[in-house]
Amino acid sequence: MLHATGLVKRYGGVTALDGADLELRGGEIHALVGENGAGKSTLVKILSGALGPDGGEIALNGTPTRFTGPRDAAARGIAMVAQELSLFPDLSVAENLFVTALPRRFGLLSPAEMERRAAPVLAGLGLDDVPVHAPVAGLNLADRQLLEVCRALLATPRVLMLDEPTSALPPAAVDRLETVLRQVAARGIAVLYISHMLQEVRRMADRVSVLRDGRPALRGERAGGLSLDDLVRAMLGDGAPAPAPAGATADPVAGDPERTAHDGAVPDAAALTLSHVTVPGAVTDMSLSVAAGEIVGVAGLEGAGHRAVLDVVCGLRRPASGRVTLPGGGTPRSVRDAVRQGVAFVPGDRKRFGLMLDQTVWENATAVRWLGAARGSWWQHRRSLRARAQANLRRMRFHGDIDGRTGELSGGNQQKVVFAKWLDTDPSVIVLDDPTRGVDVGARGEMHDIVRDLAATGRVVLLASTDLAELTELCHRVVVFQRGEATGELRGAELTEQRLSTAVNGS
Ligand SMILES: Nc1ncnc2c1ncn2[C@@H]1O[C@H](COP(=O)(O)OP(=O)(O)OP(=O)(O)O)[C@@H](O)[C@H]1O
Repeated sequence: MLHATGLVKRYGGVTALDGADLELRGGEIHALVGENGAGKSTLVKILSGALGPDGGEIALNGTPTRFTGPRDAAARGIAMVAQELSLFPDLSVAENLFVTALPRRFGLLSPAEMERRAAPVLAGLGLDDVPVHAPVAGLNLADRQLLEVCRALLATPRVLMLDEPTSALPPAAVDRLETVLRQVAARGIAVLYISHMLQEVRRMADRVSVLRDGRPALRGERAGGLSLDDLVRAMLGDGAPAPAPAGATADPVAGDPERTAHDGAVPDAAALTLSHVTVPGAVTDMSLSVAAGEIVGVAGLEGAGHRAVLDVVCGLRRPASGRVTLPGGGTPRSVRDAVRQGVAFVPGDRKRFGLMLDQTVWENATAVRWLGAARGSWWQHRRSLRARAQANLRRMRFHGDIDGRTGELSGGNQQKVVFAKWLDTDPSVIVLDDPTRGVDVGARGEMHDIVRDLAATGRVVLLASTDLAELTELCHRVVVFQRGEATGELRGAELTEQRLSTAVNGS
């Protein structure tokens, strides 16, 4: 249906695509994978008319084609769900869904018509509870992501492309999306989606293509015939170490009850305590003690209260009652105050907790430390900061230019910068919220090693993740939340993805 051959794209001196091929067929789900910066987003941006190629051919149903822009591609049946969400926060859910084709009756908007058309698609994605006339700004990241998919589906496309649609989704929403994509493909539509979740790719996709450094490393292979190892090797190249991929249980800590149960924690050395903490509407009478050296996970469905634990430790929210005590004995009174007391916060939602996209990579990677820069030795300070940023980023397999603009990085590479920025603060408490969202399998393994090292040197680590595999791989124990209360804890041999999923879903 849509066939690209030999695509070339350069951004100034950077060659993002260097002869990329892709063939999408109606009725199939095709996954596109590759390391951060391999050129995946660039390829789908070209196929959806958002970027013009510097070379190569695109054919739509056998006819050579050149899209003049996204509207042209959309008019010819290409729908795209981009990595960076494009919803208008102040418009309502319904208005966002029809923003390019608002249904009108006698020249007026017809909210009833919008609602009638959107309802079945919203229901299919499990969004039936979302208030359609409320502004999108109030929705969580997962719902916003699904809303983008809903909008694309309402355009009744022939080709549907999604750039990392599952990276912010909890498992239940991934399942719903999978069902919807299967139905879409069954109608003869060609589906392409980009993901770093290799287990999910093998489960969901009919075919897989791999890009490496802008070139094809696998071209539309049948997913059923590929092992995880095959995929990792294709992504990273021969001879590359094969780190534990997302969703795999190859991690040495996972499945080793001895190590999981006893590693890290120094008995009786509670470094972080929450004592009878209540945040109205989020969490009630919550007590938790985390020892120096422990990696403790918090898990739950959206709104279960686990994220409020992160918020009070980072100073994003103040408890109405109860007390949070940091390793130094203080209480976080604001974000700035928490940072000053050694709390680092790595969010997965990099758009909200932003990077300075116009600044260089190394400036972002040292942004927190900059705040404390000594004025006298400015140049020397600058040189040493740049060197630190380089070392931290190299460890995460960052291959880009640290003097380049951060806004020009691929999404996953931006996430590495967020991680490096907080690493650089030499924190005593590290709060991670979906820290490897959008990060490739190689860098994900490195980031996990860094987190383990931080714990092994006496830091306290608190982790929330929509990726249950990440929680089971990294944590010594995971506290499960339901309706604002801690309802259980899994550790050691009990800490498996299956049990966690059961506990989180409340059965
Ligand atoms: N606007 C831009 N200006 C300059 N370079 C860019 C721009 N957009 C992307 N690049 C570069 O092109 C290369 C490919 O980026 P792209 O976003 O396509 O990667 P990706 O495979 O989608 O990565 P990720 O998995 O992190 O999303 C990277 O080296 C990136 O830094």
